[in-house]
Amino acid sequence: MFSVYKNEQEVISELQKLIEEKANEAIKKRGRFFIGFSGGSLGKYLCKCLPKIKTDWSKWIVFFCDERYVAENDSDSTFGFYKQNLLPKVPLTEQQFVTINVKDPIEKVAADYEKRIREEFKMPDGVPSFDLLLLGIGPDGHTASLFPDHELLTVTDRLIAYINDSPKPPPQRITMTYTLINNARNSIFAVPGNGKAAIIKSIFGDKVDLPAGRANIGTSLKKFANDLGFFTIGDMIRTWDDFIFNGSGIYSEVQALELNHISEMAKYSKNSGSKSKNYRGFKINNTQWNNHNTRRHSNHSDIFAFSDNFQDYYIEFDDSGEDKDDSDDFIVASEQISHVKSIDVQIPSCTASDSWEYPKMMTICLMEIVNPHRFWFTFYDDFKKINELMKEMKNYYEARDHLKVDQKDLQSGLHVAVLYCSLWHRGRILKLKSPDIARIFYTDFGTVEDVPLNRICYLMNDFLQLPCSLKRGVLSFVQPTNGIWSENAKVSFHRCHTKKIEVCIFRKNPKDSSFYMSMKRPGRDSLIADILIKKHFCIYDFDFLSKDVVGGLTFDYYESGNFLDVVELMNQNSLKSWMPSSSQSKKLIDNHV
Ligand SMILES: O=C(O)[C@H](O)[C@@H](O)[C@H](O)[C@H](O)COP(=O)(O)O
Repeated sequence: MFSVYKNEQEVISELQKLIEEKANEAIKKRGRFFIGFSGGSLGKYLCKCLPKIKTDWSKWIVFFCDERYVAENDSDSTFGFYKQNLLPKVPLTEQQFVTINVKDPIEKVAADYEKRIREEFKMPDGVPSFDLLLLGIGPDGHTASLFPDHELLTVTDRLIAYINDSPKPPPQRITMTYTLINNARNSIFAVPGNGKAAIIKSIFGDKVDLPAGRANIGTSLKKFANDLGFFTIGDMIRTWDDFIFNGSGIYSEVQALELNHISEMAKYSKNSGSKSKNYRGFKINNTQWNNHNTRRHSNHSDIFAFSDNFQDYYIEFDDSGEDKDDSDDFIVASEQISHVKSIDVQIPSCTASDSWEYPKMMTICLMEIVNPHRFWFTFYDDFKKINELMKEMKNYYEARDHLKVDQKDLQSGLHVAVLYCSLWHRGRILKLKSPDIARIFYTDFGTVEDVPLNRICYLMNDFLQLPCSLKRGVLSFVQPTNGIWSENAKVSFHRCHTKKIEVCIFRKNPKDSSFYMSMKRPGRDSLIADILIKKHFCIYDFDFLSKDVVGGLTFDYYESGNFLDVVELMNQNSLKSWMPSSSQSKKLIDNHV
């Protein structure tokens, strides 16, 4: 059986169940339980799950799938790790572990280990079958101490080999060979965390021939995996074009019970051996999966896909095709990359400017402009970080369907990812305009817009990390002619800008945290204020810095998005006659459409 777990806890409890099942099955059938431990992060899992197992520990004998050629008290010793971290927790004795004696040369250690295995299995020749091997997969695709492109991969005449040039320190180890590994009744790969996603994909998605892929997953699963067009954790599983069971005797009819959000069911029929079986491939455009129960045929594999909102997961299949009692077991733990679902989650704000002294020369980027006294900007260095973040978001959301925000999760205050002009932005829901339209404040740009649901996705937690560097800006030393900025003034102010603008910030208004600044025309020495004055959009106000900008709507008001409601009212024919039509209100509309 093959399961996907969203977190370590589930992996540990599943490992516990599996190992307990295999141990008690072996003890019942053969009176002993032969198990092989690996080192690495697997050890952490075993030390957590084994103490919970109910078994006759006296029947266990523990070997090592590989062991480092170091003294037991060396921090690299795998036995040393288990002696320190497991023995105190389980009723196993040290004597039940088959360890190595590093006083001997490594060649002798390997030969003696093999001899010991044969003695314990009472098999002077042939290939013993371990009841269970617990294997890890290294970032390079190695397992045990079988490393890529190493000559040990082709060793078939021995059960145990040694290596002096392990790419993973320490360099000297002994290891089970495939001869022994692939004759195990069961093997479990416990591959925790997203860090292993790339290697899992290489082995099973991209068909790269790596050591772990050769270890005991059975030819049918390997061929089976090769035919599956699935993707790795980082890319999310998006579509399964179809299940092509390539005549390896495995076929499966996925009887999808209550599968939600299936965008496409396609029927395929394909000769599988002598039988022609109908089976279905399907695209799933959402993680809201239910269990897919499969009807078992003889010579059949079980297919399980778990949902529970796994945002990142890895699905694998087993190869119980031969219907043998013991199937290869795979466990892949994937930390769930969680997405923002709660309005309590906030994006940290940038506090760098809190300690500034003024006046301060800076380079800024203008983000959103209402008028010269109401604009949003970010410092140029922060703008570069926002660009980087948006590139990451683009990669992550490029096939975003499965991450669309569920209507039930839509609520004001929720941080989301929003598609705008084919770029993904961070946004915060201000309010719901309708069941499938949300009013969004673009966190890094200051824009407010009503957005349809199909452009809104869950924001991945990682994308929260970058503090929000958006700031409020006020052009200093000018007051608008007639007290309100005209549309032309806004256009002219807008035109003065390119991405990078040199400014001198004179003060920060504590009342609304806006920065009062003078701005230079990009690439020129002329001031933007001078340009606006020359065009009669405003007049000089030399007393500007001693007062707070008054008049017009506040930054908070704009950021609340309520002005859009007013604009809507003004634009509704039926209500036009009820809305003030003075030039002031007209300019208000002009400033916001
Ligand atoms: O002693 C060892 O090094 C292990 O037996 C080795 O095969 C390990 O299982 C993999 O390297 C994965 O290790 P991690 O899970 O720590 O990456």
